Amino acid sequence: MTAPVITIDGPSGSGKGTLCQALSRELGWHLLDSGALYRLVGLAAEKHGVALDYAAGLADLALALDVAFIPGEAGQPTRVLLEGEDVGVTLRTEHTGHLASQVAVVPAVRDALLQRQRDFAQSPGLVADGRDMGTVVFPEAGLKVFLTASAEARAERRYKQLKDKGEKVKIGALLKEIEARDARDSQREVAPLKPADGALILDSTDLGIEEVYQRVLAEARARFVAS
Ligand SMILES: Nc1ncnc2c1ncn2[C@@H]1O[C@H](COP(=O)(O)OP(=O)(O)OP(=O)(O)O)[C@@H](O)[C@H]1O
Ligand SMILES: Nc1ccn([C@H]2C[C@H](O)[C@@H](COP(=O)(O)O)O2)c(=O)n1
Repeated sequence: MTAPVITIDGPSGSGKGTLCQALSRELGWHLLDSGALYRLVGLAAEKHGVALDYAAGLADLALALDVAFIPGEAGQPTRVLLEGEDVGVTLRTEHTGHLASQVAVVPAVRDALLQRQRDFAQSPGLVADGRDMGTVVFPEAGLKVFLTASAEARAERRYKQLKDKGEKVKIGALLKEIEARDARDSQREVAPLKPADGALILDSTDLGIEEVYQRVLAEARARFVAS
């Protein structure tokens, strides 16, 4: 691994994506949204009618995943194309998150995505967002963070986020889904969600976005920016 890497792992809704975007923008580093890759495999499986328990079929899809991330114009989100089709909206739905969490338990899928993820580590540096960035994909990263928050706080954040998008959701159902996803992500046999050795553990239940960002940015500057 030649380029410096910051890994941010943690459960759904802990604020990883928000933090990683802000860090990569500030540092001018590349960004890996590894959850998006698992979401894309889930979407590809649905599109091609591959059963979520057919490991070999899912691994083939993951290896051949035809995806393009096209940076948006100023202030616009990155466009994501799956087999040439813009899937930006579908990618972030709870349904797709549920598909992703199921394909992510398949070891062959994780193996198929490993090198694709490592290839993101390019100069001047990489901020990697996921569940196993510090434990499996980039165990040698110079800064590893495990960002967490209570399931209730995460359900409330997700509720607000989806409501703002005009989606009709019930907070009780979101809490159940988050707890089920936590259980699946942390109890699976391969690359379970857990803090990496040496990770900085941050509980954001009572911390605002800016506070989390400033703490991690200070740690990154201390480790990567020569004094
Ligand atoms: N510290 C915080 N306090 C309050 N709200 C937050 C905090 N961090 C993030 N949020 C909000 O919570 C929501 C979920 O954040 P985000 O998408 O970054 O989480 P995530 O960990 O990347 O989730 P997932 O793994 O499911 O993609 C967003 O609406 C975000 O603005
Ligand atoms: N490194 C990763 C990233 C994601 N996953 C799985 C587990 C999640 O439930 C699902 C969706 O992730 P999100 O986009 O919500 O961050 O993908 C994983 O197993 N390993």
